Amino acid sequence: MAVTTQQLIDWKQQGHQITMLTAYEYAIAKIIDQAGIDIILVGDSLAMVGLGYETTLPLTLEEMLHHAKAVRRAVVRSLLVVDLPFLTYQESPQQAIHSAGRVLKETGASAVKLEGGYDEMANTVSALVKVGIPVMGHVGLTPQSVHQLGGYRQQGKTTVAAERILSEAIALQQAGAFAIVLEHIPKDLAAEITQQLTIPTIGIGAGPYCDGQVLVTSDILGLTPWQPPFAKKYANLHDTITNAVTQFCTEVQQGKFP
Ligand SMILES: Nc1nc(=O)c2c([nH]1)NC[C@@H]1CN(c3ccc(C(=O)N[C@@H](CCC(=O)O)C(=O)O)cc3)CN21
Ligand SMILES: CC(C)C(=O)C(=O)O
Ligand SMILES: [Mg+2]
Repeated sequence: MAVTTQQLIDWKQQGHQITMLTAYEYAIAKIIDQAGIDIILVGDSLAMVGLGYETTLPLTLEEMLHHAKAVRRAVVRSLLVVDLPFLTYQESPQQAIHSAGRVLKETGASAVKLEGGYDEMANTVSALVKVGIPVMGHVGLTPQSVHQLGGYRQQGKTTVAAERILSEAIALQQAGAFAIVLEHIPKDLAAEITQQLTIPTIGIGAGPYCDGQVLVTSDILGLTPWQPPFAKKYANLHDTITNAVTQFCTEVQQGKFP
């Protein structure tokens, strides 16, 4: 049966851990969906991981729609969530409705994710929820603000910063978000937020006391030479692919294949 946003809230109450991974195209999305992951995120990390940009900022809505459509064709069971790219939702609630509406209409995804929980963003989330668009929040390290944050550093280290992240998470829940990603914050802060909220928290670099965990798929597969400090490598596709390609070259050059 397909995963729903209501199912996630039930799982939090039952203490059943939620799993989420990213996908940007058909083949990987098919494998992840069939392996039984609960949520597939077409993350704007696509910009860095799939398109070779330095940050997530250059990604356009058109590029995101193109990739999300490919992922949608693969997904049967997982809940499909799509990141709204930088500056496709921050201008106004109207801009957010227009962009998120296009995502749901044109890709068939079930929900969008956006970054930030300050007052204006909570207001935007509530505008989206009012028109029937499910929203996942994202607080802590918000990569679309990398230039303001001064790098991909852990957030919420001081009491003031921690209080602010907690209040953003509460504001997002009150605005009607169905779940919240907590990125790169201390584990005790993530535990506190998880305990205070009735909606599920999904952590990335936020310790074990969340209602679920998310990582970037190419990081767990070891596809890229670099991973963030909190990622875990469950495979080494970089070496697997290098070996396969090298063998192919050698066999062709030596007349052994075909
Ligand atoms: N492949 C990939 N995986 C990710 O998890 C990911 C992306 N890309 N791109 C978008 C953001 C960026 N993320 C990152 C990137 C780097 C660090 C990192 O290296 N942090 C170090 C150094 C921070 C610094 O001082 O600049 C740390 O110790 O916190 C953390 C999260 C997480 N997201
Ligand atoms: C890492 C997750 C949470 C994300 O936002 C992304 O992949 O863009
Ligand atoms: Mg993202």
